[in-house]
Amino acid sequence: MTPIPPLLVVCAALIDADGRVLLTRIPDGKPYAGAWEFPGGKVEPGEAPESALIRELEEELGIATEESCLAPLAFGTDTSGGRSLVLLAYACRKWRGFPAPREGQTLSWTLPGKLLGHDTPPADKPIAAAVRDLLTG
Ligand SMILES: Nc1nc2c([nH]c(=O)n2[C@H]2C[C@H](O)[C@@H](COP(=O)(O)OP(=O)(O)OP(=O)(O)O)O2)c(=O)[nH]1
Repeated sequence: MTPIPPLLVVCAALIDADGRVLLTRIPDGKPYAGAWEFPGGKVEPGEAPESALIRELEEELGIATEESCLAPLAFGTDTSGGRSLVLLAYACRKWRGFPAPREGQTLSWTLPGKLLGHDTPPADKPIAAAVRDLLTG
């Protein structure tokens, strides 16, 4: 049997001028519905992680950023489902445009001290802790 590689997903901690971080609510019908996640999505075959994240931010939020504005920050894993998942997180402080929910998502600009109080998927927990430490440490 051919082993299935983990699903590779990228996300961004978008940090605004007030030091708040953008979370989006996972819609009904998706795994972990109602929990909060960082904007991002799956890396397509042959796609670089940073390119995938730039594409997802444009698709989901209508903002434009570039590779030099994406700082690798942390990663998380989720082995609870059928296929394991690796989530790579980048910190991003510079983008063009105003993040708006292009796909009907609910957005929440969250203070770093409140990040760990949000219900998040398992892969997001070490990332939320790293973002909090980055902004409050
Ligand atoms: N975007 C995002 N996905 C996350 C996070 N944490 C986490 O476990 N995931 C999981 C949920 C999904 O199983 C997977 C990403 O799926 P997705 O539906 O957001 O990806 P996508 O935009 O490429 O989806 P699609 O075009 O196939 O609908 O990663 C997170 O913080 N952000």
